[in-house]
Amino acid sequence: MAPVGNLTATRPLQPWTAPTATDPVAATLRLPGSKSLTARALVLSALATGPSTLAKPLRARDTTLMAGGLRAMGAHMSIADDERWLVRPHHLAGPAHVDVGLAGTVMRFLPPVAGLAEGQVTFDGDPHARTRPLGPLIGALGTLGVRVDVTGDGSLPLAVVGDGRVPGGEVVIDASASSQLVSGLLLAAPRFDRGVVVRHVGPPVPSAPHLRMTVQMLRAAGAAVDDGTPDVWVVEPGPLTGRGWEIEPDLSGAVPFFAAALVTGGEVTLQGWPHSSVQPVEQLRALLHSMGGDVTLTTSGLTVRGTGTVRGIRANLSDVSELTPALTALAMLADSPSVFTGVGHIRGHETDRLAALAREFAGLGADVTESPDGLEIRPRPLRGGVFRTYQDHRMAHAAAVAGLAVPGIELDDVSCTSKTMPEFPALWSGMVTGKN
Ligand SMILES: O=C(O)C1=C[C@@H](OP(=O)(O)O)[C@@H](O)[C@H](O)C1
Ligand SMILES: C=C(OP(=O)(O)O)C(=O)O
Repeated sequence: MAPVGNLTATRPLQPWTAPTATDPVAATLRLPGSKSLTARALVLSALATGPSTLAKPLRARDTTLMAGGLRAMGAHMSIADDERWLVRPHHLAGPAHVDVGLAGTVMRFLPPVAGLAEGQVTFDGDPHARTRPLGPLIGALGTLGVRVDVTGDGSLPLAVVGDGRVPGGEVVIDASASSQLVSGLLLAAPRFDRGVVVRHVGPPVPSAPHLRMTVQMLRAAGAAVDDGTPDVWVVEPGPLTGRGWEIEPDLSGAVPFFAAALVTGGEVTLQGWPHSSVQPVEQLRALLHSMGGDVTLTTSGLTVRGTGTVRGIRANLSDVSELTPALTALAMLADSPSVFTGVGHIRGHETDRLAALAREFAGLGADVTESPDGLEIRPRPLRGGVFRTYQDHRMAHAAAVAGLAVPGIELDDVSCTSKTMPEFPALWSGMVTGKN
């Protein structure tokens, strides 16, 4: 595996003072590829009948762990070139070990793949990964004919003991804790003997756009998928074809930069944005618009302009739950209160994000309350101070956004941004100082 900088769980803490903006930002950025697109493209490529390429993939901790996990099971991965990764499918077999790090994608997408391998594949990750929801996937795999040995309490560590084939069939799952529990089953399902029928029963599945992305990418790889009935997904058995995947820039990673345009009354353009995207750009456009920004797609890219006044909003963030930290920081700097709902499940993300956001912003003087499924924010002046990131890249994004307007916000550790964007601190400082 090509070195990717300091991406291990044992990386030393890297304190960082969030830079304050003295002028409106004016930046044109080329940001790394989407984590979610890269993860899916890697899995589908490893399960295909022929080779695939990924153009402009994301090189970050989560995606190198995904490539490493697939490689451990036998797939051939050439990922030294930043612009183009090559995946050659190969017979999948254990014994193998998959380090999931803290990546939800790796811990939910690869156990179903391991069911297709011959032999034992063990899974474990960072200490906090052991607390992230996995039980419904383990149960579903059992129903579909995959042996999963679990030593913990419905979570990591676990071992999948495969015999090279998965019977598949119908399964009922409560995926309210994470859309990834469904995506993981669907991505491997074309290779199951009978495909899969996944039926969700329970509170709403969050992050619906990520499920649409899974379905679109499966279809692009040649799978027959029916998602016409709400909460039911049918994947027919059949071959997946190798292909060239064009990875779009990461929209979620771009959001803190866009937020900077709103906070400072500046303008940020994300270069290389496609005319048609599988990421939830319309939902983001509506949210940023209601918070006082203007989002346009031009020949130079996706541009966000701000006025310097941020408006508070009331919004259900279920579709874009991973944006909650950056939007919370924006809401802290708004001219009126905000109420965010629909994101109870982010208590099971890299950290309990609702608790962590409430605690850390309260430490800077904020008036914020947690609800079971969201946050209520009543803006008032913040002060500098220590902001703990809990190994969560998006906590670092939130602190960076607030730091634009509040001098002296000291992150205990910014190295957590290596999960999805190792270059975040440099890109961010470059944007604020105008050196991008
Ligand atoms: O499938 C994916 O690529 C993702 C799905 C979402 O997970 P949840 O449904 O757990 O929110 C999202 O938050 C995560 O960052 C990426
Ligand atoms: C929730 C996130 O990641 P994961 O894929 O690890 O769930 C995220 O990136 O915000």
